[in-house]
Amino acid sequence: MSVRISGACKTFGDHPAVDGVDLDATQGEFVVVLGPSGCGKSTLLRLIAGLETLDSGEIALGADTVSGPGRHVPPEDRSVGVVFQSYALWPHMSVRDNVAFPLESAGQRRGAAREGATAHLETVDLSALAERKPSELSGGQRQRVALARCLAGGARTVLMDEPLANLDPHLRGRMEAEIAEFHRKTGVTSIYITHDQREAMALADRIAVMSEGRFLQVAPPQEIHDRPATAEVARFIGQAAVVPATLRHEAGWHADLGPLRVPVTAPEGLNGGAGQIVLRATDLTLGTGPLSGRIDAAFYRGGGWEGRVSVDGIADPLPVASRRRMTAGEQVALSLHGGWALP
Ligand SMILES: Nc1ncnc2c1ncn2[C@@H]1O[C@H](COP(=O)(O)OP(=O)(O)OP(=O)(O)O)[C@@H](O)[C@H]1O
Repeated sequence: MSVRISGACKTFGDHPAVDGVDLDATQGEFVVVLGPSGCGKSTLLRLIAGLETLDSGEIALGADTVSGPGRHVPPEDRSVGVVFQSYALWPHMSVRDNVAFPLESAGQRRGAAREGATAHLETVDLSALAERKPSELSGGQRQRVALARCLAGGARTVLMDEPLANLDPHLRGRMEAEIAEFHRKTGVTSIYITHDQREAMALADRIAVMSEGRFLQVAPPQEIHDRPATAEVARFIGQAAVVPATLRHEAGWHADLGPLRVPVTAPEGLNGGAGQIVLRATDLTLGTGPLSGRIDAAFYRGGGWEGRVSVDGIADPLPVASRRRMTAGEQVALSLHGGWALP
């Protein structure tokens, strides 16, 4: 089911937790809402689920307006499944009965509900563990039970609130693949919340970058990374320096950076003149070039080194990556061969 949000606002006391959010998620789309702690992600999800009421704006699921002026469809009538960090499974019931529960609640006979549950457990590849209790499962397996229960509840939209936050990094990677597979198999529209940009990049059709109750940019992962709409988005995604520059168009866009001139990509309709450019490690080559800098900090990241280098005349330290060892304090030569001019 499509999810359409227009002008959604929710204030607690005098604090606007969600402050004018618009989103159009199409049927079957996977949208990740990415933002720092406290930016309003969970509140937005609770508004979609119907667990909070809107102050103003509108939310429609498919053709139905479920929240809006004078209208609030209760959560149980929204065909929305919610998966939280804690999976909220019934501890005394078997895995199969946990999944059968929403079917029985909807009036199915026990036998039919258990059959339905078996089919949904197959979808999440848990048939073999159907008779276990939730306490006998790993975090990732419990996660899958929660997803199967969403399907059993007839969810056509699945909302996930940091579902992988409690898992160790290794399991998290595997669960990402499983969630992607679940999404592909079921075709449900998914709205997924996280503060982990790597997770967002891996899963999303589109990422909505959220800050202080607002969406800063809604776009596919690569566009968010390569063509950030604001300095805040650029700094939030990956390692980036945002530096002032004078932008000129002479057979393509260039940025004058004081010590040098760099060809950059730019958004449609850029005016030129004083502006800002975003530089990432992929825009720099270390070891050769006209610039000289000093490595401020360097870390081994498995397979290579990442660090930051200060260059005279450039305000922000620049992110660098190299397969060779980098050491803090080291003097290095470098060249800049690209960048992104902020709109
Ligand atoms: N029921 C409530 N009463 C008062 N303030 C609330 C309530 N729920 C959330 N808030 C406030 O609204 C803001 C947004 O909270 P929300 O839980 O939506 O953020 P979040 O982005 O999901 O954060 P996190 O990633 O830490 O879970 C926070 O400042 C929070 O303190």
